Amino acid sequence: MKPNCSNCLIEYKDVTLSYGYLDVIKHASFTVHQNDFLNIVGPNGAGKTTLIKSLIHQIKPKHGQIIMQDLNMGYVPQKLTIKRNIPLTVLEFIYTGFTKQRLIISKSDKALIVEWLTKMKLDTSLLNEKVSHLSGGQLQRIYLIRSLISNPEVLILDEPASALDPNFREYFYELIKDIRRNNNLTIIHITHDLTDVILENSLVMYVDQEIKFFGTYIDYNKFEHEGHHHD
Ligand SMILES: Nc1ncnc2c1ncn2[C@@H]1O[C@H](COP(=O)(O)OP(=O)(O)OP(=O)(O)O)[C@@H](O)[C@H]1O
Repeated sequence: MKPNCSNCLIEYKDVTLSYGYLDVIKHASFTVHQNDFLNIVGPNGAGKTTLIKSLIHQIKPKHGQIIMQDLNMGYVPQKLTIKRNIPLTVLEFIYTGFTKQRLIISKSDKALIVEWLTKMKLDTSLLNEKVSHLSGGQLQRIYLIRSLISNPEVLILDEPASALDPNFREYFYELIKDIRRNNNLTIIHITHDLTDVILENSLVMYVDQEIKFFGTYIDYNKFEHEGHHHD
């Protein structure tokens, strides 16, 4: 089903998300439009990751409706779940992010992967390294490449900078802002630190089981000054 709202990609209508009897997100209604940069903030355990899981169909609403266009979505999870014994190389792992895969990786696909490693300031010698041998920060960059390499329409990032050093973190946010500008990318981004990312036209959603605020960053500052504090 297509969203009802004009021009929007995603529409939540009175959505409740639960684990068993525990309602984690209650009565959430909002819309996301193309090229939005939506930052989701809120205390630990507020339901931010659960909300994202519902976007990528890992969890179904107990109540309400989630209506979306047919979207190519890139996703970087909060918990990077590479098991230590997974035998994939960096090249093979990134290749799993391509929308179409062949038995043998073509030269042009490999060249694109090499280009992205350089963009993410990773040595191209890592290409044949096992992903299980990477450091946390290297792994996070590899996940980022995998999520971006198929030119998604929506990029979903769950605390993407948590393992990145401060210099690279700044560079990374500049990079995704550029990609957003050039490719009309829509970004949904969970963070505990808005100062890194904020653009004048960024949106902020403050979640604590319910959506307590949804609006521009400027209005969010007013909301905070009116006596609301987050962690
Ligand atoms: N698979 C699960 N089964 C049962 N309860 C869960 C599950 N995943 C999360 N929860 C619970 O749901 C609530 C919301 O968790 P969630 O991970 O969505 O919060 P969050 O806002 O992303 O937190 P954080 O900022 O700490 O990452 C928490 O109380 C958590 O314990």
